[in-house]
Amino acid sequence: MRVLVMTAVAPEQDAIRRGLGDDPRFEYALAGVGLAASAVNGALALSKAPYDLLLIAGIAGGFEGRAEVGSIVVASEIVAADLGSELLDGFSSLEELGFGASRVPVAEELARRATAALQAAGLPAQAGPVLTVATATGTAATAAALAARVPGAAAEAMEGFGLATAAQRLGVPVLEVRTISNRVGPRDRDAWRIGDALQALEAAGSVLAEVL
Ligand SMILES: O=C(O)c1cccc(C(=O)CC[C@H]2O[C@@H](n3cnc4c(=O)[nH]cnc43)[C@H](O)[C@@H]2O)c1
Repeated sequence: MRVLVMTAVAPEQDAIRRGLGDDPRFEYALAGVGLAASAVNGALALSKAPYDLLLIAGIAGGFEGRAEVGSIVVASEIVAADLGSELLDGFSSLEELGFGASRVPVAEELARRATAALQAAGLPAQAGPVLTVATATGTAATAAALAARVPGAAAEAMEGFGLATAAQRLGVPVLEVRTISNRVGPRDRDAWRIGDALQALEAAGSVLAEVL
């Protein structure tokens, strides 16, 4: 299986690469931060070779009660959670507005096997929707609104939907694996445990190398 591994930034790439090991099946590219950069860079990178899988990896915020700091989330679906229109009393998604899709499916069976293998290895892993947002959540009110909008929301990050949209357009299956550096909610950058999340990403990579 020829796998393109994309992360937003280089420290995430270094971590997942350490885990996946020196294996020619895995190739790497940077997405940049956010939807626009990741969609463009994803399309460019995926166009260079016939890949069997796009593995989106990186750190993320975890929703309270769903994904604790240091744990691993395997996306069950990738949801552009703030793509739509704010209403006076809520939110309309792209689907509800009639403008297209705000969700990209993942390679379901592979996601199931990856979650099971991570758990079997004793790692704190769970499956759930991974949200893509344009603005990292910074208040309890936004965290609650997103959790209500996407039942079971496990994590939020900023690149999944852009990368997955490029992959879907090019017919490449997608897996998104995130490790949790911080809680989704009131912004407290000093509380982010980036080192722990990068270590978890490395550990996840060493298990994923056996699954992919
Ligand atoms: O400062 C560092 O050493 C460092 C190392 C690795 C990654 C970073 C980042 O800041 C990556 C930004 C990236 O992280 C995702 N992320 C993480 N937490 C959240 C969140 O609560 N809400 C949204 N996104 C989050 C996101 O995908 C960013 O691209 C720094």
